[in-house]
Amino acid sequence: MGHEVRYRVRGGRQLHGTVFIQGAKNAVLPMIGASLMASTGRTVLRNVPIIEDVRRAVELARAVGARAELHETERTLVIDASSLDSPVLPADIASRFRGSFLFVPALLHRLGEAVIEGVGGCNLGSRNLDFHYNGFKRMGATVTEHVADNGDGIIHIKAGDLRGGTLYCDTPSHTGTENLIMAAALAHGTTLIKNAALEPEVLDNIAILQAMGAKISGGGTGFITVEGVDELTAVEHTVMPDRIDAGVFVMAAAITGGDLNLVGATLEHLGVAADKLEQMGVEFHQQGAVLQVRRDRTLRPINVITDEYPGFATDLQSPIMALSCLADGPSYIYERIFDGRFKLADELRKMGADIDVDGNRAKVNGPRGLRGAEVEAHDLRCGSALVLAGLAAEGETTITSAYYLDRGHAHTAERLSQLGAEIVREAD
Ligand SMILES: CC(=O)N[C@H]1[C@@H](OP(=O)(O)OP(=O)(O)OC[C@H]2O[C@@H](n3ccc(=O)[nH]c3=O)[C@H](O)[C@@H]2O)O[C@H](CO)[C@@H](O)[C@@H]1O
Ligand SMILES: C=C(OP(=O)(O)O)C(=O)O
Repeated sequence: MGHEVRYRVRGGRQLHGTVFIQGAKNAVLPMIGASLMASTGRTVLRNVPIIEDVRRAVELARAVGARAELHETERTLVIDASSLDSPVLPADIASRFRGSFLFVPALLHRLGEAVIEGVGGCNLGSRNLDFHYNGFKRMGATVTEHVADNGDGIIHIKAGDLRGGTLYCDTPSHTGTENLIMAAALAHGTTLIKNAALEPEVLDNIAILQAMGAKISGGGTGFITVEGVDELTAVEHTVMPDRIDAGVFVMAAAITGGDLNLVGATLEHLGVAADKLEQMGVEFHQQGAVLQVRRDRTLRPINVITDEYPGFATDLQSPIMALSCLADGPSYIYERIFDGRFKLADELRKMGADIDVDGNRAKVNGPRGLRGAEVEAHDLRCGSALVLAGLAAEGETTITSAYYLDRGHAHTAERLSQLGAEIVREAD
């Protein structure tokens, strides 16, 4: 990682103004994987979020032989994958972000194999990949694991000729659906994927693949059909806005009692989270591509159950835990997707929160005034929740291990400062 990143936040400022919502992390990463499937031409991705996961994805694309240029000021990524020549996803890059596994279908199709030295992403408890492996196997691939000299497990997937079949996800896995669609796009014959994920980012990834020439139908229904084609061509595509980034800024307005214009945010993309925030006292007004949001009444407590889209997104669960610390009564949170998200409760307690945790259920006993403390971002959403808590706390909050926050949110300090927050990013 190289350096320690910290954010220092001094709380107590209401936020007002206009903020630009970044392009979606969870849409751009599969798109970078998709762009590697085009054997000629240059893919141009616009509205790319300038986050650490994208920087790692660019490094990984180069490691497998692609030419990738990230134009940060223009938020544009140009990828020429004609020179793809290495099937190895090296541990030092691949183990730093989850999206690395989205490179596998391109490597299988273009090079006949993928060697996975590591898969990263937030450490949220058990994060299995069996739906991906089982799907690849049903299409004719072989998956083997061996142990390297240093003790690390290395996965080797050999494609042979991938052929269509009937595939499924036991639960609608986000990246699992994307990987199976990409594997099916260039396979021989027709593939049916049952219990496919419905997330907007999955649909955006289907849109770019269709523009590239893939034949995909049923996106958003849970049953996706893919008719394999012989090749995909490079295209230009604008990445959809990041609904989790939008949700965090909604909660920044809510936790400070402010009002914000979120440029690029779509209320519908928040799914049930929008309804829960309304119940807490947040007012929304969608005006074209701008979402106006404000909170000027007492925050009410809430019940949250995380679920796949359009249910309450697990990535917004940590932020709403921070917000519910200030609510006028007890809030109940049931985390159904990941079993390791509640380390946040320990950090919020350091700031004065009163939270009872029992397995994957939490009771947040509000209202509690928060005070600044030194806290640790254990994962990306833990980081964004602690920034929110810091905005509302009395005194200074220092958030350490904040590389995690930078994995998924672009220019956090700059964007919040422009809205009136006192926040700085430090790296050494
Ligand atoms: C890069 C990316 O898009 N990351 C998102 C993606 O992660 P990711 O795609 O890894 O999340 P999944 O939807 O696959 O995982 C959901 C649940 O299914 C389980 N599972 C998943 C696959 C599998 O093969 N076997 C299995 O058991 C996981 O352990 C987890 O409990 O969706 C998550 C859930 O919305 C988000 O929090 C992440 O931000
Ligand atoms: C879990 C997350 O991301 P990833 O899947 O990339 O680790 C997240 O965005 O909160």
